[in-house]
Amino acid sequence: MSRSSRGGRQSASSATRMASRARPGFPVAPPPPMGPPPPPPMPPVPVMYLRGVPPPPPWLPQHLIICGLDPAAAERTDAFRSKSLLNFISRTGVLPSPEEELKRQVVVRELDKIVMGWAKRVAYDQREQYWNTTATVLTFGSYALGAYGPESDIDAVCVGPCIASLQHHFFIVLRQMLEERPEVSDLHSIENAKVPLMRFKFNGMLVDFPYVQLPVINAAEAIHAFDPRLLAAVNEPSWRCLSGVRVNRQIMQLLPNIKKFQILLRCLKLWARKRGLHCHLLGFFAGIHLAILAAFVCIMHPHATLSSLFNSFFDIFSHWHWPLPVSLLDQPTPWRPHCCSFMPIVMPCSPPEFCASSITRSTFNKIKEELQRGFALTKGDRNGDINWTELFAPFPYTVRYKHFLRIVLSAPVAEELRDWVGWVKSRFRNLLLKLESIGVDCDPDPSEQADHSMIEPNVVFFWGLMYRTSTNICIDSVKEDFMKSVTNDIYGKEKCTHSDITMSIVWPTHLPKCVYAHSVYSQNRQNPRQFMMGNQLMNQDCNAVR
Ligand SMILES: Nc1ncnc2c1ncn2[C@@H]1O[C@H](COP(=O)(O)OP(=O)(O)OP(=O)(O)O)[C@@H](O)[C@H]1O
Ligand SMILES: [Mg+2]
Repeated sequence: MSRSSRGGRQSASSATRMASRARPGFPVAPPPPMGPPPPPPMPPVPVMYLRGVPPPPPWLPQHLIICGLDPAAAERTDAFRSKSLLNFISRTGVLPSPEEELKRQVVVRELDKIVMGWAKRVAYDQREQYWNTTATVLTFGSYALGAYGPESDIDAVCVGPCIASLQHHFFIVLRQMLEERPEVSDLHSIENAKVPLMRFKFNGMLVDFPYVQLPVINAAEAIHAFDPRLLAAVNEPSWRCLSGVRVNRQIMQLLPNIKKFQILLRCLKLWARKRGLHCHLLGFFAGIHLAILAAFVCIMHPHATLSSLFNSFFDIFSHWHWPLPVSLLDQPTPWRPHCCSFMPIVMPCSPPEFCASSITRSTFNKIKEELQRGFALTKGDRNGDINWTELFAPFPYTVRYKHFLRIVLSAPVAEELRDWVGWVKSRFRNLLLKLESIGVDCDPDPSEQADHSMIEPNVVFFWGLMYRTSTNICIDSVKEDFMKSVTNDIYGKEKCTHSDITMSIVWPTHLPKCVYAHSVYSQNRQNPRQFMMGNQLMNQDCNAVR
């Protein structure tokens, strides 16, 4: 029996138990020791409970009950909205076709065969018992949650035996074996990351491939048993990788209905991408944040329809008493204010850990604004449908901001540029904090552009700026400060010798037309005058960044 069908038949009492177990408000963490005292922790249940309205029966869409519809009409309206949301997102291409699903399954299967062959070879070379030596591949991330989109990578961990080392056998022997395969392209190793990994394309699909070395010979058999004593014996990077797998499994186990969760998460990812909120390194959501928030809503409302779940997501989190942590389990979590103080989200694993977060004050403000906008747009009126096109409209950067920080990263060849961009992006949070410290709030657009007028390969970022005080900032000193954090270790210094970074303040007229036309167009629907102005801008800036 599938988990979803089990969830569908869950009894009312067990659903209530599950909702109450998942209900926030448990003393998950003590308040942060520094900074202004947080608001007193209140049960962060949907706002209408806070206003004193008694909770409606769990099977009814709450926002429609507030509108005063009778239960039958509320259910009809809700079903209609869910259908129209499904129609909408299937037109956007985020739901994979059976062929796409199969393509990903083939990648994972082939990788599994490759690593098994690799383990045998390592054993043979070392004169170990090769018949007993195994390796395998475990998936995690959005692929394993069944909520990946067309742009998602495949997160797969290579689990190998004690005789296969990371440095030699994984990064040299296995790398060579992968390079020999015609399906593999763009392979590069990221050895000095917190979680060392290989990244490559397999049949054109991006794969992130970290390594976990188990202290046994028969790694495949051992990992499928997931013995906690075995997990305790692995090193720190391996532990991190495996916690991704365990968190995914735990999320799936807590869900009352996996299918609904997967569609909700796909909707949320699409919304976050369109509104410029899906980029962990730029201070916004990572996939894991959205997965846990989506799971929280699904657990709280086990019987809700898709449209109701979507509305509840915005309702709950636009009214949430941040920085009260969001947790799927009622377990105490050690508080670490420096890494996740704005929107703490706890991963359901043992011991519990916070998701890593780069959210800063200004990106937090943008996220809150977008949650409120989402809530306003998904409430709908009594009978009508919800305007999904408006909800998922691309964020209108050129209309919203008068000034932008233009950041150009360049390198002599494409391969070096890829490394350089990855490195600088991992430091971007420092730039956000620096700008905030001199009175400038930022809204970094996660999309990456290219300046075709430059000879060197390059990537260009545009960050919307909001000056809290003076518009007179010295961009050279900002850059100087930021460069210190980019070159503060040996790898940064090395990368910096050939690669470059330039920063300047530009106006909307300097933004590339092709990219920003749609944001102005989407604004037209609400404000025709602004659309006219936007069009003028777009006609002028055609060649600015070409
Ligand atoms: N900020 C983070 N904190 C904790 N774990 C993270 C974080 N970012 C990524 N991870 C781990 O890495 C896994 C894969 O991350 P990834 O960025 O590929 O997100 P994803 O959920 O797979 O979304 P996408 O569809 O964009 O690939 C996550 O499931 C999680 O286990
Ligand atoms: Mg992923």
